[in-house]
Parts: sequence; C-alpha cells; structure tokens
Amino acid sequence: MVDRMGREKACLITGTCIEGRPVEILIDETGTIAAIDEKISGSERSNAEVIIDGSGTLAMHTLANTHTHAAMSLLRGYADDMILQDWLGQKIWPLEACLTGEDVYWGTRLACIEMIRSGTTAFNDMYFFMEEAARAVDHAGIKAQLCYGFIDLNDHDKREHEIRATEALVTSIKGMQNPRIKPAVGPHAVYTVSPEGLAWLAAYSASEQIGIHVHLSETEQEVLDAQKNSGKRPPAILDQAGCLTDRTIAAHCCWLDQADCRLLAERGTTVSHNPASNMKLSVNRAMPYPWLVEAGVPVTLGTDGCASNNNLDLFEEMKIAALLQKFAQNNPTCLPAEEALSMATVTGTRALGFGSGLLVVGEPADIMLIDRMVPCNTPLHHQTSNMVYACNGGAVKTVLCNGRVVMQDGVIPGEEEVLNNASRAAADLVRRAADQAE
Ligand SMILES: C[C@H]1O[C@@H](n2cnc3c(N)ncnc32)[C@H](O)[C@@H]1O
Ligand SMILES: [Zn+2]
Repeated sequence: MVDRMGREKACLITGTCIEGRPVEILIDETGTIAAIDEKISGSERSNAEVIIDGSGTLAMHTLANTHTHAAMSLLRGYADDMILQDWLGQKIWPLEACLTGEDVYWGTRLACIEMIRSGTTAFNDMYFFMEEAARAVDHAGIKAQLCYGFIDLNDHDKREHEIRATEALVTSIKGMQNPRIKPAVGPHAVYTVSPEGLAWLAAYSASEQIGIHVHLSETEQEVLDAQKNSGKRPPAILDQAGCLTDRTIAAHCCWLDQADCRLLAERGTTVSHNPASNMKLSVNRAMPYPWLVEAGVPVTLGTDGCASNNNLDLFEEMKIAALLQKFAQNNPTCLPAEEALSMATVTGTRALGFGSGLLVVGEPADIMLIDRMVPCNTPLHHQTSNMVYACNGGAVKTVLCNGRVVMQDGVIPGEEEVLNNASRAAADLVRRAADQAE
C-alpha cells in the first residue's frame, strides 16, 4: 500500500534561522533535507512546488517522545493525586476494561495533535487496540513505534490471548508498509508479565527484529516484590528472559542501582526518563541519571500517558527533567540544557530508528519552526537555554514530518473534528465504566 498521502512535493522553507544563522532549507520530494544554505540557488529552488515562509522563526529538529500511552489522552484528569498501585488498580484499569477501538482511534488522534502542536513528530506507544492507533498515526502524518501492552498476570489462557494480540498487531502494521509506523512488542512490566510471557516476547521480537518497550523499576514496591518472588531485581528478570537488548526501550528506571545501570549498558538498552509522571505519582526516587550516563546508557525523554502527566509537551518535559535531576543530585550542573535537548532530539530519534535527530542534509525533514518573536525567546542569549528553560510547546508555529507540513502557522487541518470526537469518546467511556461499576 502506498503511503496514504501519496507523492510528496519538493518544498522550500525561506527566511528561517539555524543557531543564529539565516538559512533556507530545501526538502526533496522524498521528504529528505536536500540543502541548507543562506540562499538556495535558482535552479534548485525552481524544483520546489511548496514555499513555506519561515520569517521570524528558528528551525530545529523535532522532538521524540520515547514513552507514552497516546490514547490515555481520553483519561486526562480522570484520576489524579493517587499512588501508582491504587491509581492503576482502582481507577485506570477498570476504565480501560471498557475501552473500544474507536476510543483508541480518537484518543490517539487527539494525542497526535497535542504532540504536533508541541513539536513532537515521533513517539513510542504502548496500549490496546493498537491497529486503531496505527490508523490514527497514519492519518495524523507523524511517526510512531507501536506495541500492544502485554499483561498475562501469570495466567496461561491470558498469555495465549496476549500472544495472539501481539502477533496480530505486528502482522497488521507490517501489512501497512508505512515507513512512518513500526511495530514493537510491549511487555507491560515484570509485575504483570510471567517469565514465560517475557521469554516468548524476547524470542518473537528477535525473530521479527523489532523493538521491545517495557516499564522498568518504576517503584520501590516493584523492586521489593521482584526480589521477594524471584530473588532477582527487575532488570535481571528481564535479562534472564532475553528482554534486555539494543532494541529495548525501558521506561521510568527510577529504582535502578549502579549494577542495574551497568547491566543495561552492557545490553545496549535505552532508557526513557519520565520525570513529570514520576513526580506526580511520587515514585519517590529520581531516575539515577549520573549512574546511567557513567555506565554509557542512552537516556531519552518520555511524557508517559496523559493520565499521569497531564500533557504531552516535551518542551515542558525537558525542563522538568533538568530541574528534577539538579534537585535530586543537589547539583545545578547536572543535566544541563544541551543534554536535555539532545535527549529529546538526537538520542530519542535514534532510539526509535527514525534517523539521526539532527537537522542536516540527507536526514528526514522532521522540522519545527519556532516563533522567535515571543517573550520566551526574548532575549535569545543562548537558544538552547530558551528552548529548555523558557519555552513550552506553545512557541512552535509550523511542523513538518518527512517533509510534509502537518501544522502551518498554528493550524492543523481537521483539528476541530478530532477534538469533538475525542470529547464525545471520553464522556461515553466514563459513562460506560460507571454503568459497569453499578
Ligand atoms: C499499557 C498499560 O500501562 C498502563 N500505564 C500507564 N501509565 C503507567 C505507569 N506509569 N506505570 C505502569 N503502567 C502504566 C496503562 O494504563 C495501560 O494499562
Ligand atoms: Zn507508562
């Protein structure tokens, strides 16, 4: 199947700026950056059928969100101010038991709009009815690695069901042949997936050569329970099953010790730091960023779902990550702005396999144009500082994904329809769950 959008047109961005240098950016019809120059030559610019006026903007590579549950946008504000186990067990899982594929479609469309508005064009998603999420990402025009959240609770029949659901999603996404959408497997966590389930997921992901997306060592309880039940810490449980690989992205990782960090480094596993969710759910320990860096683990950024954040703005997440780490380490030099920005661009984009995360010739044109003429960019002593500490996603004006414009001057086509349908789906979902509870 051809990408729904069909053939793209060559495109020229004029009047923008990269790191203080006035530039024009030429994008070819495959969506690749063909040239970046102060002035693109006449013969080259005549190829461009679409001209985007970037005057008054700063051009940057877009951001990558390496851990979320996109359709949980429908649960935004549904259950706040609770501890993780109660939040999941009493509020989130009962509501999710009433989810439909249509809910996931509109919830994921809503999440994509929120991500595009705040400069994110690639994300790593774990949820249910993921064929519908894939359709939503296809329609939104951005990129994602999608997995089914595998939860077998040590039950043989549940495991068989989860295996079939995982295989069905992978087959369906492969059948779409859309280079913007990749399948992965999604063991929810060591406390929800049996060793047999983990081993099956490891073997299947190796044979399909696809990613593994997992929650890891989020709470102290998770570590204590793992040690009590199996005598092992959560990373060792994943490793024994074969789930720690260089295709693995492990979210949270708050309660890792130094040996855990070295194990992740040896296996080439990437970590997704989710500081807003961790603080909101009070997991009571900041991810040990200095140990991970020292061990050589790639660290990226994720928002987690909208029920624990409660938005998908990675600009905010960069700031929260930098602030949390400084505070936790009692060291203002920890996680400087440049590192926060690289986590959200270079390291995150690479971990998802969508390019180098750099705005350079030969790379996919995943570009955001940020408003220069706004208070958060005035003055602009150090652009990276403004991006991480002063701006939020509201400063993003225009977004391109693979050279295709997905938002121009703050306008996303079809947004109103998505907001209306998502509002309706969220209200219906809560009503169904209330009926069920009676
Ligand atoms: C894929 C599954 O993960 C759940 N989920 C959402 N946020 C978290 C979190 N912070 N920790 C563990 N599980 C979570 C979703 O609610 C869904 O049940
Ligand atoms: Zn999560």
